Amino acid sequence: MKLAIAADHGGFSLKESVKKKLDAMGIAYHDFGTYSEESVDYPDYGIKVAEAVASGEYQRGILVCGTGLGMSIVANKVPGIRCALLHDTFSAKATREHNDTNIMAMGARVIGPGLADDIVEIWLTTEFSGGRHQKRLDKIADVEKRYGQEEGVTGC
Ligand SMILES: O=C(CO)[C@H](O)[C@H](O)[C@H](O)COP(=O)(O)O
Repeated sequence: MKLAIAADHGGFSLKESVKKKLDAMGIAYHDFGTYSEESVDYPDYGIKVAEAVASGEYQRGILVCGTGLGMSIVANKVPGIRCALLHDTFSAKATREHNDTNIMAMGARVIGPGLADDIVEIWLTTEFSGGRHQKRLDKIADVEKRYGQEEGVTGC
């Protein structure tokens, strides 16, 4: 699995901690930044990971900001991305089984590194259940198509 990871300044320290967890799990990743605690804008980093995953070059993505909210909002704007904001292990398992999420977001101002490591491990090792859930993902894809460029919706 190739994994893309990014954070803004608020998520920088937790991103560095998550990278150690990925190293321990033997998971290869590319760090799209940011690389310090200097203030940046989370959309600039969320879009890098979302586009890397949507293109198929990377299979999964992890995004971290202060709350995870901004990153998850940005990522979910990109067609083909299903991003879950995760701060508990139950949801980490459920969103893989039910939603087949390809990006997860966390807030470094919400949870600590220990819980973040547990969430990352569960999210990366839980398989999609398929079955009735696939039909629901197909309906999400239909919504994307309804509002996408293909349907002539320009948004301006
Ligand atoms: O996008 C966010 C909230 O939705 C993130 O938490 C950001 O990290 C946060 O907005 C950054 O805030 P700051 O006051 O500029 O550090």
